[in-house]
Amino acid sequence: MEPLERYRPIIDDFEDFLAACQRPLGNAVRVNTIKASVDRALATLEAEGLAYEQADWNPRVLDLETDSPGSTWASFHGFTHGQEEVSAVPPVVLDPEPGERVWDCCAAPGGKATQIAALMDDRGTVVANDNNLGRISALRFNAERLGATSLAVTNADARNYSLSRFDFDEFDRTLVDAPCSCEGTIRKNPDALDNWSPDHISSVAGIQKGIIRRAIQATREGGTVVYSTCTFAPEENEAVVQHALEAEDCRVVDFDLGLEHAPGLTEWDGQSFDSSLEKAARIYPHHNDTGGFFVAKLEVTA
Ligand SMILES: C[S@@+](CC[C@H](N)C(=O)[O-])C[C@H]1O[C@@H](n2cnc3c(N)ncnc32)[C@H](O)[C@@H]1O
Repeated sequence: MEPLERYRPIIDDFEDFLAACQRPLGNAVRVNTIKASVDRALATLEAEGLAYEQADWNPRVLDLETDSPGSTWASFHGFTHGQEEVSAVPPVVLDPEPGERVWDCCAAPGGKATQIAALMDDRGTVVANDNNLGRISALRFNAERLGATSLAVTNADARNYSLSRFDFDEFDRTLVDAPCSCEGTIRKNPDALDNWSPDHISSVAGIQKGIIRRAIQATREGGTVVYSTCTFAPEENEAVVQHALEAEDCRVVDFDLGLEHAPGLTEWDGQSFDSSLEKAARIYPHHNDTGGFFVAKLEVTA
């Protein structure tokens, strides 16, 4: 927990935050509405005698009372997919519509890409990209299991992603669920902080800046880019969005989350950020008994 001490000045109820970080996380699943309505998925779980609780902010997200959410009949049928509650937030903020072209530029193993396809009623195009070939097989497997036929998989570095392979030259919406230092996954993975170092944070922040810039360039004017990480580090969150504001044509916009959260920061370690960063959301484990996440929504401007 030592690395998290650096956040004491910016997190209210810091002792509650630390205590929450040490509690193991329950098992959450998302109802895959490509294959089943919420009612049908719930009925299948009930028939198996499994207790669940629907998230207040999203009835498709369930806290499931089982140690093996991937071994239920509902999962076997593709009606549910194991996905942390807070991990279901970015696609909801992205708010894709059926028929659109959406790029999930860091997509493996596909929890959010398949959620995006479901939010679009599996109509349109979801380009799910990842630079890690090993993780691509899990992405393909999940897309097939969940019946996401609108999803195309590519394997490339998002920082210099070429659209020449497509018959269109920009996306309507893009999700950057960036590689990060994963501090916010500590409840699921108690070893998450073992390799923590300032050098790692600054190296991954460099990658994040390259990815968010390409995401904005590849999205049409008036389109949406959502930037998310599962870390608390401002260097990987507000500082990355600040870099995008300075380097590309975009602005930070509001969104209604329905989940308790803190606003994004306007300063950290001597660096000031644009006041619009307050529209971003910092979701801490003690807020809603979830993992930690950062989400910012950008509109691409002229
Ligand atoms: C947080 S994970 C994505 C999780 C995924 N969005 C989901 O919901 O299942 C970040 C991903 O970014 C990928 N990645 C790292 N660097 C990348 C790059 N330069 N271009 C594309 N993908 C990258 C990693 O392989 C990893 O799968």
